[in-house]
Amino acid sequence: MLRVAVPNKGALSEAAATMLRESGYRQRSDTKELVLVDEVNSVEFFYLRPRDIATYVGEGTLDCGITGRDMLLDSGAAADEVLPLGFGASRFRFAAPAGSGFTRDSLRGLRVATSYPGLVGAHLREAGVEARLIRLDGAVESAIRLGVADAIADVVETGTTLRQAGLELFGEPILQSEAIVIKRSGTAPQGLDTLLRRLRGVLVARTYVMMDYDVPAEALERATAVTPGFESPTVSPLAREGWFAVRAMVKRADAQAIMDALWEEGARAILVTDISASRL
Ligand SMILES: Nc1ncnc2c1ncn2[C@@H]1O[C@H](COP(=O)(O)OP(=O)(O)OP(=O)(O)O)[C@@H](O)[C@H]1O
Ligand SMILES: O=P(O)(O)OC[C@H]1O[C@H](OP(=O)(O)OP(=O)(O)O)[C@H](O)[C@@H]1O
Ligand SMILES: [Mg+2]
Repeated sequence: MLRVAVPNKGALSEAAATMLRESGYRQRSDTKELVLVDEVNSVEFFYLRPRDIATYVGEGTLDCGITGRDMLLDSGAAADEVLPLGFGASRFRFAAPAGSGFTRDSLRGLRVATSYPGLVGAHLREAGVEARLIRLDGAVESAIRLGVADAIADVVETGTTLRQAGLELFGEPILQSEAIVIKRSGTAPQGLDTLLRRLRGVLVARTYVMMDYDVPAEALERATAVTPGFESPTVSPLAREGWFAVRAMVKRADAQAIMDALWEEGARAILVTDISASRL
C-alpha cells in the first residue's frame, strides 16, 4: 500500500483533499480522523501538520506527501519535489516597517524573525549576509512592532497581513512556493506513478476545456490554426455539405478570446465543456 501524507490543517489542507478526491481517492469526512485507508486504490492517507510532512517522507516512514515547496526547503529533509500541484501559490519575502528603506544587504547584524529559519538562513548565507534569525511559530508580522526583530521573512499571498501590520516588502523574492508532491530522495515507491498520473489528469482537467464548433470548409484551415489542440484537433464532416465539426482542447483562460477569433473566421455553434478527468 502506498503511504501518503496529506496536510491536516492550514492553507493547503482543503485544496489537497479536494484534488485527491477529484483523482478518485477516498478522503476523510471528519477533520479529527488521522488515518484513512482507501482499500480499493491501495493507498493509506496520513493527515499530518504540513511542516512535519517532509520529515516523515525524508525519513522514509511515508512514501510521499503533499506540502509546500517552502516547507520542503526549510526542512532540509532528504526528499525531492516530484510534481507541482498548481494551488497554494505564495511568495516568500522580506518585509520591514514602511519607509525603512531596507535592502537585503542592510540586514547584516540585524534580527530577522521567521518561521522558516532553514530557508532564510540558507538564503542569507548564500548572499553572504550574517544576520540573527529569530524563530517564531506564526503571526511573524507582529514581531517588529513587539520589538523582537528589525525585519521579517514570511509567506505572502495577497499582502493583506503585511499591509495591516504597517510593513512593506523589500529585496528580491526568496522563493515562489506552491503545493507540491514530494518523495524520499533516491526512491521509486510502488504505486506513486499511478497517483502522479491521476493528479496530472486533474491538473489538465482544471487547465483545459473542450471546445466544439462547426465551420465552413473554406475557413477550416484558419480555424484549426486557432485551435491546434493537444496533439491535433478532431475534424469530422457535417451532414450539411461543405461544413465540418471541429473538437479541440484549449486553455480555459484563453477560451473566450479563442471563441471570438473563431466567430470572426465564420465558425458557429461554438460550445465549451468542462473536462472532468483525463490521461494524456
Ligand atoms: N495565505 C496563504 N496563501 C497561500 N499559501 C499559503 C498561505 N499561507 C500559508 N501558505 C502555504 O501553506 C503551506 C502551509 O502553511 P500553513 O500556514 O498552512 O501552515 P502553518 O503556518 O504551519 O500552520 P498554521 O498557520 O495553521 O499554524 C506553506 O507551504 C505555505 O507557503
Ligand atoms: O499575504 P496574505 O494573503 O495576507 O497571506 C499571508 C499570511 O498567511 C499566512 O498566515 P497564517 O494564516 O498561516 O498564520 P501564521 O502566520 O500563524 O502561519 C502567512 O504566514 C502570512 O501571515
Ligand atoms: Mg501559517
